[in-house]
Amino acid sequence: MISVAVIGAAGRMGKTTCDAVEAAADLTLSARIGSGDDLLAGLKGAQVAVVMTGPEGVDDIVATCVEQGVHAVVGTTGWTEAGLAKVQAALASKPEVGVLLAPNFALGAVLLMRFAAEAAKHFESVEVVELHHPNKADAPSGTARHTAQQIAAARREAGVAPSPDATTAALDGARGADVDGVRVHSVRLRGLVAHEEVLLGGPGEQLTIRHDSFDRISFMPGVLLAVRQIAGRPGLVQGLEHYL
Ligand SMILES: NC(=O)C1=CN([C@@H]2O[C@H](COP(=O)(O)OP(=O)(O)OC[C@H]3O[C@@H](n4cnc5c(N)ncnc54)[C@H](OP(=O)(O)O)[C@@H]3O)[C@@H](O)[C@H]2O)C=CC1
Ligand SMILES: O=C(O)C1=N[C@H](C(=O)O)C[C@H](O)C1
Repeated sequence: MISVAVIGAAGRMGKTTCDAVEAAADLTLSARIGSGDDLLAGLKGAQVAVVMTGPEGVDDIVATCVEQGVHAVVGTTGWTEAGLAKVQAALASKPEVGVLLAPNFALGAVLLMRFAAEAAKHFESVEVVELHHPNKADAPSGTARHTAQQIAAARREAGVAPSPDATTAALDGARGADVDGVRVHSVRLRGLVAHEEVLLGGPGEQLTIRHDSFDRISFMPGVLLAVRQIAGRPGLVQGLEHYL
């Protein structure tokens, strides 16, 4: 039995995670931790924490998990370099603890990133569009940043030139954000959950790779897989693809 504390338990992802943990025969939900709760008390007895808070203060939460010897499976996006450094510093004193920062736990999204990185080596142009519900805190999405970074790395390694672009934007933001040289566009629309398209263009053709999460249950197989594996994967890992 693995005992699991969920941090951000009252949120959209937190609630779905608590349900998934409670439904799993090999896991036990040791604590539901919300924003007003005592984190140290909530972590007592937990082997793994699943962190599904917003971006504000998430670095301190994960560093506290590490200091307490609790492995952290983290879905929260919107990480800064300073936040990552704080977690790395905590891990330096507890190298046996595992931290997984996974911008997307849906298997289809992980595969989209892999396929997009492969395809981007063969097309002149590539841009990323992410589409989410309007309550999302951060932009671009963690998934889109991770996708763009993987695309950029694959194109660099293959010696592909930057996507051609002769446009001068008349308004700030008209061409989206620049993530490692890849344009990323963020749509926020009532009715959506989490969606992403990678558009790839070559002379006379286009390839579109799209993933849709219609329900937050799509993230749960990845969350549970990570909870089951993390004790055997010490240190900081970024991306669920490293667990598959
Ligand atoms: N990796 C993945 O596959 C996925 C990641 N996400 C990411 O997960 C995160 C959460 O998303 P979502 O569930 O939609 O957001 P919500 O706003 O619905 O939930 C966040 C929850 O965290 C709580 N919270 C905030 N600060 C703390 C704290 N210090 N301690 C404990 N709880 C806290 C909030 O409580 P309060 O309201 O009281 O502040 C709220 O209940 C986002 O960063 C999102 O991008 C989302 C979907 C999939
Ligand atoms: O906030 C969300 O909803 C989501 N956040 C993650 C992200 O930023 O990529 C994962 C998924 O897209 C849903």
